[in-house]
Amino acid sequence: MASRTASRALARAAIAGRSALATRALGAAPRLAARQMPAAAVAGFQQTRGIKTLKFGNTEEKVYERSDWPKAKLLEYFKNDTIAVLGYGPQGHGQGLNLRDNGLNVIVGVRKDGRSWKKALAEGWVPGKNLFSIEEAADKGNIVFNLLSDAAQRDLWSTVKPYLTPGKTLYFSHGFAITYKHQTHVEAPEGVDVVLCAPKGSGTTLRTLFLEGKGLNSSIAVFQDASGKAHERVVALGVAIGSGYLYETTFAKEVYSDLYGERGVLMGAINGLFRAQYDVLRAQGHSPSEAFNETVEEATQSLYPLIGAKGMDWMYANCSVTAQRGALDWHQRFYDASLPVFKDLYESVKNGTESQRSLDKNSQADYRESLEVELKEIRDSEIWRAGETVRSLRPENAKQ
Ligand SMILES: NC(=O)C1=CN([C@@H]2O[C@H](COP(=O)(O)OP(=O)(O)OC[C@H]3O[C@@H](n4cnc5c(N)ncnc54)[C@H](OP(=O)(O)O)[C@@H]3O)[C@@H](O)[C@H]2O)C=CC1
Ligand SMILES: CC(=O)[C@](C)(O)C(=O)O
Ligand SMILES: [Mg+2]
Ligand SMILES: [Mg+2]
Repeated sequence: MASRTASRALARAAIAGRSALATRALGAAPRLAARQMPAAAVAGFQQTRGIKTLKFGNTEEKVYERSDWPKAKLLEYFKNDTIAVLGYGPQGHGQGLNLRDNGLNVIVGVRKDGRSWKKALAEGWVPGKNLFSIEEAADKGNIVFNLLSDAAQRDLWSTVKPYLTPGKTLYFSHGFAITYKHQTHVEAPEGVDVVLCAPKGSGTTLRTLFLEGKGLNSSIAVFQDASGKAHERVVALGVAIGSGYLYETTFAKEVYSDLYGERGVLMGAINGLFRAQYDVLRAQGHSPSEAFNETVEEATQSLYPLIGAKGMDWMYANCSVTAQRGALDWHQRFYDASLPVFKDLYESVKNGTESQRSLDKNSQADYRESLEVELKEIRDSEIWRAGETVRSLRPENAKQ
């Protein structure tokens, strides 16, 4: 069934005569994802025009797929729309360029002569044509993507809000501004659709996967449906920015899980775990290269890709039985030690402590410089200096 869906999409693509790039971008992922899907899940789905109900463990969830939105249909659907992308950080860049390559009418709005303005210029956006100030873009766009930093979404709300007139769509890639409205003062404007499409990964990956003809999966939600069409619109927008599949969520669920995940295993926890393991090895007299190899290099280059491919048990199964025995025994102690920290973290996200800190810190004039000071500290620490040398010794990186 999945392959029938994919070939239908390809047939439509051929009829529509879309460009090679867009054909790859919009056609390849369903095939790829279907191939990677476990047999039981594929057998279990029902198809109603681009919607699948899949079992995730024992829980059924709906996902939307892009095969229902080939390029010709997207172009027709958005033919009278101007999408204004406010902000040109990783998401503004990834979503803006993907929309542009999909042939939609898209403009960018950023503060003049800032870092983003220069980046947008360098990436082919033209002042007065499709590159404007934030106010001008918000005025011209009837679909307004608020992809400013979360702190700037609060600080510039009074600037953007007057342009969000009834009939427009306000789009976010994070549930932050709306969920923490007691901190951001961002209220859904009357008569405006308020939707969310949050790519589950970096905007840089959204762009590179699009260029490779793949796609990054995203979460979608509707907060306010003024038009009665908000859900359909956000699915179409999710496809247009280069998503593969779209998962349903709510603004609150998206922001709680996202802030939690990035502070946890995705970024914060992994940094802490790597550092603790490395420091003990060094204290026990192991060399920096040995400590780095046994902590980071083997993880990122050998074992974690196996988790990505087929799950934790698959990674275990491809290691020695000595390793399996020990890891199975020790995993519980790590679980027990970290569970209370994860509980604290979730609470800190939910009660607004994390969002408030981010708003306070990232609204200061020198926020980027301060972040860079802390990133430099990481870069200059022994573990990551050792890493730089280890990386240079990957055979593919060796200088001839
Ligand atoms: N990074 C990611 O991959 C992901 C991000 N998101 C969400 O997407 C949204 C955008 O995030 P991301 O792309 O990372 O961007 P950033 O958080 O890095 O924000 C970048 C944009 O905000 C602008 N900005 C910041 N402060 C101001 C200000 N005071 N006045 C005017 N413009 C300002 C910057 O402009 P300038 O260069 O001029 O300072 C830049 O264009 C956020 O809601 C984020 O949580 C969602 C999924 C993943
Ligand atoms: C890339 C992403 O999804 C993050 C980590 O949540 C973010 O950049 O905010
Ligand atoms: Mg995220
Ligand atoms: Mg995030």
